[in-house]
Amino acid sequence: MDSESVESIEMWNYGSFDAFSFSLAVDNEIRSGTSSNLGASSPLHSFASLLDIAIRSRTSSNWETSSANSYAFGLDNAIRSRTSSNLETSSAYSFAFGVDTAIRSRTSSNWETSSTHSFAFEEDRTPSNLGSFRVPSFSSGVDYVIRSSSGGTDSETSPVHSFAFAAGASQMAANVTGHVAKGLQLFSREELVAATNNFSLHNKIGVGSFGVVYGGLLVDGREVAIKRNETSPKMKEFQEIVFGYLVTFLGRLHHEQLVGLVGFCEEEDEKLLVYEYMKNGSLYDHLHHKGSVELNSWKMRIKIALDASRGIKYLHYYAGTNIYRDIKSSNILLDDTWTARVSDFGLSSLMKAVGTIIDPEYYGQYVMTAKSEVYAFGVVLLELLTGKRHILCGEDGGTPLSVVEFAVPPILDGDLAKILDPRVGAPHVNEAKAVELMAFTAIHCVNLEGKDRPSLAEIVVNLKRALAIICDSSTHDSISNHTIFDVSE
Ligand SMILES: Nc1ncnc2c1ncn2[C@@H]1O[C@H](COP(=O)(O)OP(=O)(O)OP(=O)(O)O)[C@@H](O)[C@H]1O
Repeated sequence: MDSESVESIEMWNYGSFDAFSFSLAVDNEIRSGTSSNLGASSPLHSFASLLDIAIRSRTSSNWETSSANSYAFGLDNAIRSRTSSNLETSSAYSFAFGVDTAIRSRTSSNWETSSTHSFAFEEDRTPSNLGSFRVPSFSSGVDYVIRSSSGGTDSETSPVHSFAFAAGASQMAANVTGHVAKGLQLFSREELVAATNNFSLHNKIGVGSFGVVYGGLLVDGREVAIKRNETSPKMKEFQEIVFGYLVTFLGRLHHEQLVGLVGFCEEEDEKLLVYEYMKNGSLYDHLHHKGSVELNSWKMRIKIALDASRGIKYLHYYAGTNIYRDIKSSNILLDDTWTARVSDFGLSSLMKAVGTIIDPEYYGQYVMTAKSEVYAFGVVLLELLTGKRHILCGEDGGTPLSVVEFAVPPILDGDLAKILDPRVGAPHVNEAKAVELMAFTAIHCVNLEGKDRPSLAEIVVNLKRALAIICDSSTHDSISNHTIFDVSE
């Protein structure tokens, strides 16, 4: 990976203990004592489950062909071992827990009566009987607590020889306090009521899939955006999963081009997520509702595209390749310096994860890949170039047209001027090359076949070049050099 992609995220302290096994996080990263990668170079003996239910071991990316002696559970609650997809009939000596928190072993479906040699955690996190078991390995709980036969409840002090951690997000939410991503603040409901003037209509700034979004002012003077869960029972499961996932995992991701999660509040049925406030709202609103003058510059539009691509690229490398973002102009927010930042990362894939539990068919039919993200980002680039929405109403009430259908043919015909947003105007001679580069990047992103689309790294490189061209050409230009903030690598 190039230098752009090596911005750090916090790890799970595994470095301080000599695990022979590894953990795989919801971010799809696999880690061991000696490696952050499951690949052949890692001396792993155990494995963990993936959000996608695949099970992998040291020598294989597939459980069936693996020589692992342990196993993990899937989001679907099924328990699998090397020789079986069902624990009861399995010869596994280890076990896993299910999203239902039931604990099962080789000989029993109940921990208390089990003669298993391995163990799992208990929902109440009491490791009471742990010491009396001869467990050579263990599994962590949805609460991130790691336990071993001779250790306590803390991975730092535990002489564990193997471990795993699961992504049972809905239960994470239940026991989240104390196990959240470092740095996240726990708010009381009272504090957030005060910050939003009791969730007044006046403070309402939007509505999304998680619920209503309020602008708020914390007592320390920080402006925040607060997402409050809807109370309908239908939404409950989704929200619990999203909530647990965000506060335990996504809260660890930090990048200048992501909208940061500041903290959360969980009291009774109320779940609130507190984000950094993006003063200038969404790119979608500026392009399609407000027609803001700040965006009437090609330099600004290329800069926004570059910022967003960097955020997505970071997520792509650090949030895992099977967690797909909901890339659209309404999820690209602009802060007070007009720097674009990606929000809602991971939410759309989580909705599909919930879909997996409810309807496995859904998963099979709606396969997203990294290249789907690239396509979606190509659509955002075309929106920036044309000022048109993703779907355009047909002329005189005719058939609706996608921005891809609208823009790609003229770009390919060398008639870029025909589709450029007239609000920005024709690019100056020196700007034309940069806009052209962005346009060609966009049409490659929306290529029909994923294999023909560029990688996120390539997109970032192109947009960087486009910005450099335009900056060079406008050193004498009074507008933009002062208003655009480039984020250093
Ligand atoms: N951190 C934030 N700062 C400022 N405004 C925000 C912030 N987060 C969200 N908003 C505003 O609230 C609106 C709703 O946001 P939210 O992320 O909940 O849903 P969405 O992205 O529009 O839809 P979906 O959840 O379906 O993707 C956004 O369009 C934006 O205008």
